[in-house]
Order: sequence, then C-alpha cells, then structure tokens
Amino acid sequence: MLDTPARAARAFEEYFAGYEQDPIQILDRTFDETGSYEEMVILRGISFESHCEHHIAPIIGRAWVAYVPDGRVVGISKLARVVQVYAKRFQIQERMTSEIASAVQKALKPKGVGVILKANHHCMSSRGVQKIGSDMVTSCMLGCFRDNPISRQEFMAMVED
Ligand SMILES: Nc1nc2c(ncn2[C@@H]2O[C@H](COP(=O)(O)OP(=O)(O)OP(=O)(O)O)[C@@H](O)[C@H]2O)c(=O)[nH]1
Ligand SMILES: [Zn+2]
Repeated sequence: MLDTPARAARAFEEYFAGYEQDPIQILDRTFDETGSYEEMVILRGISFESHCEHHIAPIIGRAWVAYVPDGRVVGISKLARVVQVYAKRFQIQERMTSEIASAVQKALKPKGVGVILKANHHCMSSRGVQKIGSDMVTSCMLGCFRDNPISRQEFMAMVED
C-alpha cells in the first residue's frame, strides 16, 4: 500500500476533474445550418459516475437531455460532455439535474430544456440503510418543457425505464 496515497490522490483528481472545466465553453460552438429543423432533440441514456457530497460515495446513473432548438443546435457529444463535467464534481442529484438544464438553457437559448437523471446512490446501498436496487429519479424542465404538457409528454415517452 506504499503507493496508495499517491494513487488515491490521482484518482480523486479524476473524480473531481469537472471543477477545471466550463460547461458554457463546451456548448459554445453551435451550428445554425439546421435545415429549419424545429423539433425536439434528445440524447438518451448518457451514463455518468459522480460522487455524493455527503459521503464521497459513488452515484452511478444515466441522464436524458432534451431541448427544442431555436435556430441553432449544438454538436450532440457536447450534451454528454456537460453531463460529464457536472458529474465530476461533488454532487447531490437534484443540483446536478438543474445545473445541466441551466447550462444548456444559458448557452443555446433554446425554446426549452428537459433533463432527467436516474441514479443509484452507493451511500444508500454499500452502507447506511443498505437498500440495493432502488434508484433516484430527478427532473428539471425549463421553457416549453415546463409550459407545454405535450412537449413534456413527448420527452417522457422517450425515457425508457
Ligand atoms: N436529496 C439527496 N440526498 C442525498 C443525495 N446523496 C446522498 N444523499 C443523502 O444525504 C443524506 C445525508 O444525511 P446524514 O444524516 O447527514 O448522513 P448519514 O448519517 O450518513 O445518513 P444515512 O445515509 O441515512 O446513514 C443521506 O440521507 C443520504 O441518503 C442526493 O443526491 N440527494
Ligand atoms: Zn451519500
């Protein structure tokens, strides 16, 4: 175990690398050659690994990120990168959900943004109350996803269990 302190420090640098990255900058490059595409764009099932800020235990889950563009779209990998940046910080799931939605809203100024996260909290399974198999589901709906039930339903229908 002689090398463990240094190894653990390097691992923590990876776990929390998201503090060095700016989500708005990631979303900065947009494309307006959309061929007048106006419908919803959804990136489904983006896997993430985060750590809860209470126990520094893993939070393992998936994210669904949707937006309705208003004249411009972003490279689709950038949505996954934004999820990754916020995951690689100390988190609670509620804040991570709203941070992702706010970043997409701020950078793209779309007609609306929807974010759903489903995750297993290891602080609840490997310790403490020791409940395996329950996941936590959180959502943040902005713009038309908040105001228009049809947009919200269209998004929810794309989120498989
Ligand atoms: N709402 C929310 N709670 C979380 C999240 N991650 C961990 N927690 C909870 O944070 C709480 C911290 O509660 P404390 O009572 O201070 O800690 P604890 O004594 O270790 O609590 P137990 O986990 O119940 O043993 C626990 O209930 C965790 O389940 C999260 O992302 N969102
Ligand atoms: Zn925890």
